[in-house]
Amino acid sequence: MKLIVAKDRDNVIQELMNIIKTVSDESIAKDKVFNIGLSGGSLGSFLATGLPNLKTDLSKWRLFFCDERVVPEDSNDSTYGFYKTTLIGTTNLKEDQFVKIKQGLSAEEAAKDYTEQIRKHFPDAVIPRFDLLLLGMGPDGHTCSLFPDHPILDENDRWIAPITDSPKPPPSRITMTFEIVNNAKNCIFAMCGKEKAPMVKRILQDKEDLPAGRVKPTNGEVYWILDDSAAGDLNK
Ligand SMILES: O=C1O[C@H](COP(=O)(O)O)[C@@H](O)[C@H](O)[C@H]1O
Repeated sequence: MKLIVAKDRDNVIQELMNIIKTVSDESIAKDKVFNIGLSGGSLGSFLATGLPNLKTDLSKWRLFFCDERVVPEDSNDSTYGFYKTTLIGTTNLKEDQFVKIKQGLSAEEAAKDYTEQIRKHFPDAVIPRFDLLLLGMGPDGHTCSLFPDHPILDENDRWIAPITDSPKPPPSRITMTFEIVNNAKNCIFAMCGKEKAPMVKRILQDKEDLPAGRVKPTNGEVYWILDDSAAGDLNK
């Protein structure tokens, strides 16, 4: 695990962009494509600020969702909807580079359909191996839509699982499971603010078994990028 503590939000974004650029350039040089998974929430605002200035070949990016809310694309709750309005036009990313959930399906159907969409992009994989997953963590320790004490945490038959009782609204979502998350080459948590500090301590210092703490890629790297406030409860 690599821990990076940065002064403030701008510095968190800079550290995040540095790692994204390195992994993107390496992946494109090796595979001619960069497979990245996006989360929603505050991570989205970091990308909206940082990606328009990132110097890498965005035309080679394929963007997936670590989790997505099962809502119309024009809903304020849609993670794709957020990226559509903040990244298309401000960057060279095009709509067809985003692998989106199909509209008009139940969570169960959307999870199955999204699994098949992913399979098409990783045709030979036993489990897809993403170059990079960008993750957030809620104050309860959830990441993706993997919530504490939820049976979905033990899902190991599916790459993508539905959830219809998310404790955080909206209730209906799909999410990558740990099967796929922990097969990634790189995962980055990025977060700011003192409201994250108690959970950061419980996970990174006290090693409590909470969803974000279960992100441990078996053959990859996990980064935690925190601002001073989010790192504030860690022992110096
Ligand atoms: O609901 C969600 O929450 C988490 C954490 O969001 P944050 O705003 O506290 O950073 C996010 O990572 C996830 O993608 C999203 O669906």
